[in-house]
Amino acid sequence: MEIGIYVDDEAKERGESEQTIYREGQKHSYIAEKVIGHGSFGVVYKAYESYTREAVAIKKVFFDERYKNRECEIMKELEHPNIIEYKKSFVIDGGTKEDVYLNIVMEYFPEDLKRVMDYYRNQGEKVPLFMTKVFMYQILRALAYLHGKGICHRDIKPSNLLIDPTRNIIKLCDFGSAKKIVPGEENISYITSRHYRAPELILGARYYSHEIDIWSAGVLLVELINGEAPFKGENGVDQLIEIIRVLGTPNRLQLIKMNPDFIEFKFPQVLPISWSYFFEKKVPEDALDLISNLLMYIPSHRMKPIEALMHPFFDELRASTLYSDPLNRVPNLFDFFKEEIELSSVQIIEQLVPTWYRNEELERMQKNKKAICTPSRDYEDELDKMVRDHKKKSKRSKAQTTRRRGSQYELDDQEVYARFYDTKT
Ligand SMILES: Nc1ncnc2c1ncn2[C@@H]1O[C@H](COP(=O)(O)OP(=O)(O)OP(=O)(O)O)[C@@H](O)[C@H]1O
Repeated sequence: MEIGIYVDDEAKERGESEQTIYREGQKHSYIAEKVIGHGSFGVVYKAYESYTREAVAIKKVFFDERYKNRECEIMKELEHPNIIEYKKSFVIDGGTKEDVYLNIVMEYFPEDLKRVMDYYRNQGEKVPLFMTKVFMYQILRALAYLHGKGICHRDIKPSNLLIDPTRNIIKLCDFGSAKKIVPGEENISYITSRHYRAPELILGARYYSHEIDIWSAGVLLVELINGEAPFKGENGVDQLIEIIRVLGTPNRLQLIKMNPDFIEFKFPQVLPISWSYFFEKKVPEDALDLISNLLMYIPSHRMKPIEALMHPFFDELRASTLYSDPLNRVPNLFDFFKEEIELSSVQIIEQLVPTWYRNEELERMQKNKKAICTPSRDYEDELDKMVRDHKKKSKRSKAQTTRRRGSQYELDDQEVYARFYDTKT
């Protein structure tokens, strides 16, 4: 089934219309292979581009021309190894007001965390602790980046975390609930899937912030370790009761911090239980510590994503030996963008990016520099490619690449420092 024909920028420049492209053999259309998701807002297809044969995912949602589609606008802004890549979008107008759809084209990822957890559950097993670390680390990285941009995802849950199992890469998708949070501006509180919903949302808070995503991440961590979400209420109030069963009854201060407008309500008086009693099996101390720092009633007390990344729970992922064996299938966890670490001190960055990785990066940069010191025609193309790649990277790090007269390029010696240290202390 053909989903739609789009006119790409080059075709537009050539003055081609959708019709001419269509007549030219549907060069630029997307062919749907199957439906891969039925969400509350639309349908998601696995499709491929008829010309390049590239596999993509296309999310089709109703479109109202009077408004910008927030999901699409947010996705356009994002570029991160742990966030699904936006490719383009196009509108298909069926002729009537009710028949106008926006198609958001994204990179396709074959698995999601829900299916991975179901797989282990069906085998009567839990996701291995090492994999839990690899996944959680990347989820927290995505959150650090998003929150650094002021964006709150508001629907963190296993089915919105897509996985490439060949490299254990995890990417956040579904920005249909995401929003730029502006302090002092109201937000709706009926948001986030129930089992992952932060207590302040259940209490009806409207001036919440990014910490609601941290709560969901904490729930995910428990679910990965235990095989089941920790709080599984059957409705909003029941959800809060489930939380209270573990964290105890919130005191007055905690209630005010979650929602200052909260109207008095009688809660059952329950004492908190320690997370170590919550799990059936013995769980490492560092995991318990991280969980209790993420799942806190007072939103501002929850660990920030960047702090969570530094937690000893993830120390194992910083060992160089892990990366020398490809069978470990660990993706690069240290290629931080400026937005992720902008507000972090040098000490934090030094802890997040291990010395061995920094040294390797330095070495690599030095090698590149040496290679381009004596330019010859032979590797002109190579140089161009290198500079193009480098520019792409520095678009993220905003480090400087200088082009000299002739064919000589010089990479700024300080680039690697700029990438890691050009931050506020
Ligand atoms: N880029 C993608 N690659 C592969 N699968 C995807 C992709 N994007 C979405 N999906 C699948 O489609 C499902 C629904 O997508 P999405 O969550 O964006 O839609 P939704 O309408 O907001 O759904 P929901 O109401 O469940 O939140 C996802 O859970 C995922 O399984």
